[in-house]
Amino acid sequence: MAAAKGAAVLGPTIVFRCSTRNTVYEVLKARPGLVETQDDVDWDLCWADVGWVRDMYDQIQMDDDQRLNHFPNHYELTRKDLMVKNLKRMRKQLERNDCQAEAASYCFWTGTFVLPSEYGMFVEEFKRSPGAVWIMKPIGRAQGRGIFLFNKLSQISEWKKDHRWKADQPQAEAYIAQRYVENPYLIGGKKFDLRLYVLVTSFNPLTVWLYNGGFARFSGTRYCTDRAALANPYVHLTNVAIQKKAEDYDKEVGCKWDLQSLKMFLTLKHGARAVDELFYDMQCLITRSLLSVQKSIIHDKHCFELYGYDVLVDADLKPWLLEVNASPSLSAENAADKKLKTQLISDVLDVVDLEGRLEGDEQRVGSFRLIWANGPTDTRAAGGYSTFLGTEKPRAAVDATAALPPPKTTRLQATKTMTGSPAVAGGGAAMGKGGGADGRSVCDP
Ligand SMILES: Nc1ncnc2c1ncn2[C@@H]1O[C@H](COP(=O)(O)OP(=O)(O)OP(=O)(O)O)[C@@H](O)[C@H]1O
Repeated sequence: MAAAKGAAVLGPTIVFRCSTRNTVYEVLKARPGLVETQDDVDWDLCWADVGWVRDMYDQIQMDDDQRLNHFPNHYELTRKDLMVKNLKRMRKQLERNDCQAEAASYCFWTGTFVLPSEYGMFVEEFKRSPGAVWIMKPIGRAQGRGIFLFNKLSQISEWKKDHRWKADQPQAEAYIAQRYVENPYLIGGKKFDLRLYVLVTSFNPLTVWLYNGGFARFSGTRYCTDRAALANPYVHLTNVAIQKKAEDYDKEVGCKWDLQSLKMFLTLKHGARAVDELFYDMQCLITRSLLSVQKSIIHDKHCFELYGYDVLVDADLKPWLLEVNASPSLSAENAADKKLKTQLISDVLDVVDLEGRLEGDEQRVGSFRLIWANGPTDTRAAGGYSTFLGTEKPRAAVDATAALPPPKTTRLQATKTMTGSPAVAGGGAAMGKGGGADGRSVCDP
């Protein structure tokens, strides 16, 4: 490894490599003390796409203080079929260990089958609830591509022919068939799902930071359960990539609503306790999903990962995990989106702390809160719910580092290992409940 470059800037220099040209790149470029490199191995921070990590991870040997933005087999959580496989395995393991109550809390995803391999089991389940709606999703694609809804087996026979798959043909493109949540929570008659951000700085010990902000993504067309509308993606799929193709889509208005506004809206309608419980359940769903892959993910102290969680809330205020993204979109759709993502990335960099500013026992950095450090960080007694998710308005996109003490280390000077695992609170304890929270302002979706 060559020494850190940076004669052009004063003070410690951090060399970054970035394979995207979106908001991440802009934040890295604007951050004081950082200089760009195109080099594949000689960097302090590499913000890479998952393809780069797949191709390069085995070829690079990282120094102690180098940081990479993906774990090598992140797909254990971020591929739709593997996520469900790991969740099911965790539930079974808890049942075997006689932890029935905890096992029962692993019920935040709907019935899911991997096709073609589980086609037989899927058909059995399908026949048990005649008329129910299912959603078919290719496991290797994103942005709503290749997704369709169906409620009759005949509706998938044509598609089966097109995809030329049979249960014994493993090379066919894999899909999941998943029970569709038919009663989503509606606002203004429209369906939405939530995008939440979670930063994992270590899988061993599991260290999880939850971002306070996020947003709801709305469909542009009123929701209806009419079977004739099953083929209408503008009704059923809330991906921005789908919704922005609609004729009446307004780019400046977008189809998003910030999490704080949503929380406030729900609180006015259902009261603080019900909404706090919903948001707390979302926080628990996040930690449980991470615990389910903790043993499968290759822990590498150089790696961290910013996950984008997609959660759907139903009419009974129950959250359902749809999927976890390893590369949540960090491109900005409009000014509000830009503000959120700029601040988010800046806060990620503050937690990852290449500058060596943190003491190591922080519970909160920017809008990130440490929610799990080998156990829940909030061990207050049961009796209420507690999550800071969606409690504060996003801060202005300012230089978040201004509030932090000056850097203590540089790449060359660094002595501490950067596992990012600050003080551990109650290893392996059950998730506690306590406290309350609400949002602050309301605007139209
Ligand atoms: N089980 C479900 N019940 C109801 N709606 C669902 C379900 N699964 C997915 N959806 C809807 O379909 C959309 C796309 O699903 P999903 O996020 O799983 O696919 P994707 O193409 O990988 O999207 P992304 O680009 O966000 O990764 C969701 O945003 C949601 O609106």
